[in-house]
Amino acid sequence: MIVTIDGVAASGKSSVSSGVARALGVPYVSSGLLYRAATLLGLEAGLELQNAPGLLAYLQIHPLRLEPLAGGNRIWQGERELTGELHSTRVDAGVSVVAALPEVRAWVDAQLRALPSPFVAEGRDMGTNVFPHAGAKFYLTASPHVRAQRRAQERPEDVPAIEAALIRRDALDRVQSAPAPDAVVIDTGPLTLDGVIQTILAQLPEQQRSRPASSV
Ligand SMILES: Nc1ncnc2c1ncn2[C@@H]1O[C@H](COP(=O)(O)OP(=O)(O)OP(=O)(O)O)[C@@H](O)[C@H]1O
Ligand SMILES: Nc1ccn([C@@H]2O[C@H](COP(=O)(O)O)[C@@H](O)[C@H]2O)c(=O)n1
Repeated sequence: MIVTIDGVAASGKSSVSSGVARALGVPYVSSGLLYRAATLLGLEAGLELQNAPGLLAYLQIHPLRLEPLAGGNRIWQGERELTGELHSTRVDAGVSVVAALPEVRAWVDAQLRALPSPFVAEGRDMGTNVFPHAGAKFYLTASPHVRAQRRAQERPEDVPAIEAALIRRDALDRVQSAPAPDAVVIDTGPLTLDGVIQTILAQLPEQQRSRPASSV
């Protein structure tokens, strides 16, 4: 079974997906990491981020490998691990431009659809576009201020600067970020991280919840 967890920026998608995946004993798949890695490589190669043919040609010569685990996803270009470089302010600022390119979206979607299930998939369009037949779909929200306060624990910028950047990214991502009609929408604002994870687990079909946890 595939479980999709979509939502706005910094709504808790990866933390929640990791917790749900651990409880189910399956990996989770971070689609955003592929967009982030394409952005980082485009910036490093000095490419215009709107240059889809240039970016795709570069990615074909230097392919990326996503390693989906329950505890956290890792992404590699050959022997080089990119994971730790993907959550910078520079990548945050450019990634929505890259993610708006239909050719890049098709490249990401093909990689995701090639992965063996079961898994938890998180992103923006997992439930609407990439895995429309997923067995359970969730969509996380929270106010920009709450999200900025949480993110400020992880970044050097202050809350107003983070909040402004989140609002900008939400606006740029709006097209691909609508919840699926059959998704359960969860406002994570009043909930703890574990509260969100338990809310999702409680809504999964019984046979899915009782899977034994493995070492993924
Ligand atoms: N319900 C919650 N209560 C408190 N903190 C939370 C909650 N959910 C997530 N967080 C914290 O908020 C921060 C952002 O969460 P996370 O990185 O999982 O979001 P995301 O949606 O994957 O972000 P992005 O869209 O930028 O990749 C993390 O520090 C995480 O621990
Ligand atoms: N399914 C997705 C996932 C991500 N994006 C774009 O990537 C950016 C980074 O994603 P995070 O999940 O790490 O925030 C995001 O801002 C989108 O531009 C996407 O379009 N579709």
